[in-house]
Amino acid sequence: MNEPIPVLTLSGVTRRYSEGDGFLEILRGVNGQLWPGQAVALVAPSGAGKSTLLHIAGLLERPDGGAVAIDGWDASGLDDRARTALRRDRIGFVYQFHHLLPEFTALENVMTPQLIAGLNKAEARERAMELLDYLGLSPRAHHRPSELSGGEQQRVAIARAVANAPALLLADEPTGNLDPETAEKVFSALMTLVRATGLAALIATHNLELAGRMDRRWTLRNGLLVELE
Ligand SMILES: Nc1ncnc2c1ncn2[C@@H]1O[C@H](COP(=O)(O)OP(=O)(O)OP(=O)(O)O)[C@@H](O)[C@H]1O
Repeated sequence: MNEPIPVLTLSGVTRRYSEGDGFLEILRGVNGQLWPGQAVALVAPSGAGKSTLLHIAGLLERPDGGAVAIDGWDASGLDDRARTALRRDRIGFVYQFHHLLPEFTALENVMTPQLIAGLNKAEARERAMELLDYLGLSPRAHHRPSELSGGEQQRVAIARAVANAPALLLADEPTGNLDPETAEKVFSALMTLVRATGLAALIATHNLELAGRMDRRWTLRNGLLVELE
């Protein structure tokens, strides 16, 4: 049998920001691996570097040192264009705020990444409807974001993030803006997708109860990644 390949490999990742005359060392050599079908919580105090790590893992930002590999592809040596292609094909993002296009319906929002990736309209529509249906949103498919509840908006954003069947889903406080009941619905939707698709998800959250229900928990301590028991 072939050895499984990690969806995300972080090797000695460092990142620092200039501050006054010196530097703020945020990541000092982060190592970690994420496997298909796993949901991993990233739990750390404010300012510890969670968003920085997600940006680097998502190839939105380059580390100062170390390497990031997606599905076994080392992104370090790639130029910006190749990094963008790798990101578009294999990574989905969910943020605290949904960032849906306000003029588009839920369905059109979910179709957009697939149309950009070159799918024809009928295929994109079919896949988008399937996803919306899966997340319990088919009755809301033709509504614009302003006509949806916060939880529905966020579930549409999740459907959009996985529309191109990425290997890796990165979520930065996806339930941070929601009341507990709605947060529960959105979290369940996320976990259902991870379980059903074999997607790997790295989810930054301050919610320890939700973190406890994921497969693994990572924290950042003094710029290093620590796996919690
Ligand atoms: N572009 C930047 N320039 C300078 N400093 C930055 C920059 N981005 C982040 N920082 C600093 O790096 C540190 C880590 O920021 P980051 O946003 O990664 O933390 P976080 O763990 O996601 O925090 P929160 O939970 O509050 O979102 C913070 O002290 C922040 O001020």
